[in-house]
Amino acid sequence: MKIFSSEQLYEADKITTEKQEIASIELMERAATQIFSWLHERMQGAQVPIHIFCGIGNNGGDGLAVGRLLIESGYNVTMYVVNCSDKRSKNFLINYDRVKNVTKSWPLLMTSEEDFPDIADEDIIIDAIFGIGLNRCPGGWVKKLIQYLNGKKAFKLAIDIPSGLYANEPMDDVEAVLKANHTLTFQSPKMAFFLPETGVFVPYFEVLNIGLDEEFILSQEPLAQLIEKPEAQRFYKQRQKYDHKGTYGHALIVAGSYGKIGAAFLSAKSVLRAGAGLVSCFIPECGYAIIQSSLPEAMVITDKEDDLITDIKINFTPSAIGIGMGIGTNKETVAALEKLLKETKSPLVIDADGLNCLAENKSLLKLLPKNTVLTPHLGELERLVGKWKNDYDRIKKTKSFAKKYGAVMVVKGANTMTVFEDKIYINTTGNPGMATAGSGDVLTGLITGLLSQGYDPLLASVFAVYLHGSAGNIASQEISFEAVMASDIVDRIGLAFIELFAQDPMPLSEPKE
Ligand SMILES: NC(=O)C1=CN([C@@H]2O[C@H](COP(=O)(O)OP(=O)(O)OC[C@H]3O[C@@H](n4cnc5c(N)ncnc54)[C@H](OP(=O)(O)O)[C@@H]3O)[C@@H](O)[C@H]2O)[C@@H](O)CC1
Ligand SMILES: [K+]
Repeated sequence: MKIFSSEQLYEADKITTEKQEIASIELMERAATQIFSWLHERMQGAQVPIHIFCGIGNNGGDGLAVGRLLIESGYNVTMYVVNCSDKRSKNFLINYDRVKNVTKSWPLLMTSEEDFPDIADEDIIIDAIFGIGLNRCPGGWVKKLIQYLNGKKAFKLAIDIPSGLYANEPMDDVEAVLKANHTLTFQSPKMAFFLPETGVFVPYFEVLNIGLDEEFILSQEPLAQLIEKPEAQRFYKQRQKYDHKGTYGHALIVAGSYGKIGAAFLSAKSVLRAGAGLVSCFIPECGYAIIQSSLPEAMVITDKEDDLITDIKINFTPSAIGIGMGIGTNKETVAALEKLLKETKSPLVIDADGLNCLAENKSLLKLLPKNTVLTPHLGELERLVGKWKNDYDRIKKTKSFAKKYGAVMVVKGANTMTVFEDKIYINTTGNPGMATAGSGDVLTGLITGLLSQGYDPLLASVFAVYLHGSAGNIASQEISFEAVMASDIVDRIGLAFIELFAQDPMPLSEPKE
């Protein structure tokens, strides 16, 4: 699914009305009907009081239209006009007028704090104050209204976007955003839904298709591409009958130091679970017996030093290399990394301490072979690209870093984001249970394992992130978020491949569209 900017959505809106020869009020009716159906399906006529707060733009127009449709079906609705300006939009006015066809109770006009209504915990609040047309920070009594609603336990449903958030810009004031329990958004999810600073206001959302012009939508370069199951399915490369283990490559994992040999174990196991033909681990001498006994499928080559990596000597050309997990940032290890960067022709993934070595020795960055995959978490990213002002600034800095060094940047987090050139891919699998020691080592192994099988670096990264999250989801469903360990994720990579093409007999959650 594609993520569009608010500007693109306004354009799509305009083109749709022209091409389908409909008035924009009809598009609003489509949108409102979808919201109504969503509610009706769940409420089945229940007389729970529904409070709809409508701004004076088209988001407010949506709110009024939803209110009218609910009243027509006998629901217990009170509508409020949040009268923050007298410049009401045309479609707001049309829908305001239509309300009188279904009820004698006119929407209540709110102009100050004195108009705030009582709302019980069991009630429902619908937020139609501001949509993607927010153009400044909500202030005065409107901000107080948002805070007042946030203080209520009633279920809050936001139309299109929680009021106070911009679709694709940083928010102004964290105190002036509606904390929606659920958001029903039109046509395309908004960028703000996926970034940590603003995404906290959108814990759950669904996309409602309102039939915007397909041709226009397809022609647009999105702000970002969401990676869900259909996209991930297309990445998968089918194996052929006469393939042999050489077909899937001989990958190398360079990892570990004294006390951190587990990092090598986890990533090497993940390489094999991802489907590589062979894996060799290059580790300090102290890890030899550990890896040989814990992962007999792996081959082991050791450094001359007992407790750290100082010189990576191998006698084969790896099909892919994953380096950095638990290696530390010792001077000799940095020198070993530098030599590898200068000499290798293999596709490369750099993680963890490997990234810290780069951050502490920025001159190494220019040695990065083109299309090297870097997998920083936010702390490592900051050491590489510098401090950022907000999530959008972080994306900008990550993009320019990726471009400057020709790197694929896999920025790990709740919605892991892969950045390459001007493109952004946002992952949708994964859960908080995966915030656990070694989870990143598993991801690096997965990317290395896919690279080893000939997936190109961008595809290997985006696909591995999806599978990693999916394996984490399977693990947490079985044993809880809390109990998930990195080994549980590795051991479910196989199930993640199977899940990719499994037909869900019963969807676990409601479909997004
Ligand atoms: N595009 C589509 O595909 C479709 C879009 N649809 C719907 O339209 C929504 C967008 O509607 P929109 O453009 O009318 O903007 P909206 O969010 O209602 O707000 C603008 C109003 O708020 C005001 N205002 C802004 N900031 C303010 C502030 N801080 N404090 C106070 N006032 C402030 C601003 O006032 P002004 O700047 O003029 O003073 C203006 O009056 C979209 O989210 C979706 O719900 C659907 O119907 C179907 C198809
Ligand atoms: K809203």
